[in-house]
Amino acid sequence: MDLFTSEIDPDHNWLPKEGTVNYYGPVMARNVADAYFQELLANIAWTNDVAIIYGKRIETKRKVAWYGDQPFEYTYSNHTKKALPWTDALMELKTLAEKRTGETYNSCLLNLYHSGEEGMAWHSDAEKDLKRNGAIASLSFGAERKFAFKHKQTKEKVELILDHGSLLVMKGTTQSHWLHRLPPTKLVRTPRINLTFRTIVSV
Ligand SMILES: O=C(O)CCC(=O)C(=O)O
Ligand SMILES: [Fe+2]
Repeated sequence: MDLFTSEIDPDHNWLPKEGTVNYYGPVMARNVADAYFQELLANIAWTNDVAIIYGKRIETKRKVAWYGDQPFEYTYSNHTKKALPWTDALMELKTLAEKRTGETYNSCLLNLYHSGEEGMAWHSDAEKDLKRNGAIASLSFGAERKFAFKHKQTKEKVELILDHGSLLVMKGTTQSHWLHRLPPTKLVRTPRINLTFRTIVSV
């Protein structure tokens, strides 16, 4: 085994059918990823997300932020958020994601998980304002976390670990046929920041 070449194949499709997920592994040096983590932690306009669970408005512990090319509106749980203008760091990361995935994006949803006890439940990213079958690029910083896919009909599962400074792309019919989640875990005690670059279609 050659220890000096990465065994990660970015052309490998992690899904067995009906969608495409490519994992590039770390796409920047570790010290560069460390610097982005600190920059995003300090300079993103983090706010608590809200969810309506059994009719009750709950503030999630996880923090979120929403940025874009234009003040796109993003609606969830009867709550509308307007996209903020890109910061320099976000613009650099958007360009990196676009170059590596060969796609373009016009907005970014950011999530800050303070520890492994915070995660994200099964869902697909198929809001009506998102481009249908548009690629979604996911950059991760900080704690390594497991990421899982589950087929909507067959319940087949696929799991992978998202590393510090890594890039993943979900494209094609992935959101129509697969759910994904970030499982909570007691094994992780440090924070993680995730950025998902998306394409909003203005109506
Ligand atoms: O934190 C992650 O890796 C996934 C986030 C996610 O699925 C989302 O923001 O829609
Ligand atoms: Fe998602």
